[in-house]
Amino acid sequence: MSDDPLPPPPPAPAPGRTTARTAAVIPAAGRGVRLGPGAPKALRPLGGTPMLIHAIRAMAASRAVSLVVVVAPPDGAAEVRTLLDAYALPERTDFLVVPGGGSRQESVKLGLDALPTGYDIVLVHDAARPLVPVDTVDAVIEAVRDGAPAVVPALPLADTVKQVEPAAAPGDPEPVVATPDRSLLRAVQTPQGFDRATLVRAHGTVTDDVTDDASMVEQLGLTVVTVPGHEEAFKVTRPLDLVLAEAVLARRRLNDGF
Ligand SMILES: Nc1ccn([C@@H]2O[C@H](COP(=O)(O)OP(=O)(O)OP(=O)(O)O)[C@@H](O)[C@H]2O)c(=O)n1
Ligand SMILES: C[C@](O)(CO)[C@H](O)COP(=O)(O)O
Repeated sequence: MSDDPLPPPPPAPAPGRTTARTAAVIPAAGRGVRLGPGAPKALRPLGGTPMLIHAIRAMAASRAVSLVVVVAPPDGAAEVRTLLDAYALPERTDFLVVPGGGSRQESVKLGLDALPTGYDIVLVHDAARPLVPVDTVDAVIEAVRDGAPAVVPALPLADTVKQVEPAAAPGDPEPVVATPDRSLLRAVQTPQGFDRATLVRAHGTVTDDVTDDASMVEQLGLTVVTVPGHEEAFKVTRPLDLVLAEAVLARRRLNDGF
C-alpha cells in the first residue's frame, strides 16, 4: 500500500448551493415573421455564420454548460445537425437536436422532454439572442446554484411605458389608461435559468400562452429573481436589430483582432 497522503477532499458546496450539472435548451424553431421573408430566423446569417451557431457558442462558452439541446424548426432538424457538424464548437459540450413546435412554449417543452437525466439546472435561451456575453450566462447559473428556482437577466427600461386599452376598431387610436412606475419595471432577456424540477413542473401545469418561461414559474407561486442583463443580449426581432447585431459583432471582431 502506498504511503502517499490522500489528496484533500474537494471543497463542500456552501450550504444552499448545488454543483448540479447544467444544460441549455435553445428554442430555435420560430419563423422570424417580424424580421421579414427568408429562412427560419435562427438559420439566417449574422457575420456570415447562422444566428443559431452564435447562440450555441454563447451557451457553450460557459464552462458550466455541458449539454445544449437545440430545438430546430419542425422540418429543419436534419439541416441543424448538418450545421453542428460544419461549425467549430467546444468538444467538452454535448449536443442534441429535436424538432420544435408551433409556439415558443411548445418548443421549449419539446426540448425539456428530450433532456437526459443528470442535468438539474436548465437554461432556456432564445436562438434570437445570439450575442449574450458569457458573464451573463454565468451569473444566471450562479444564482440558480445559490438556490433560486428561477432567474432572469433584466435591464431597466429606457422609455416610459403606457398601458393602453385596445383600439375600438383597427386603425383607431388606443386610449392610454395608465403610466406604470418605470423604476419598478424591467425588460427581461435570456438565458433564463431554472432548477430543472421547477421548470418541468411549470411546463406540466401552466396551460396559458405565455411569452417567457419565468412567468410560468411565477404562476406556480414561486419567486423569480433577477440578475443584471446586458445590452448585447438583445433579441433580434426586426430588421434594425440585425443591423445592430452586425455592428456589435464587427466591433467584437475588431477588438479581438480578427
Ligand atoms: N414556434 C416557435 C416560435 C419561436 N421559437 C423560438 O423562440 C425564440 C424567441 O422567439 P421570437 O424572437 O419571437 O422568434 P419568432 O417566433 O421566430 O419571431 P416572429 O414572432 O417574428 O415570427 C426564437 O429563438 C425562436 O426561434 C421556437 O423555438 N418555436
Ligand atoms: C423570452 C423572451 O425573450 C424574454 O424577453 C421574450 O419574451 C420572447 O418573446 P417573443 O415575442 O416570443 O420573441
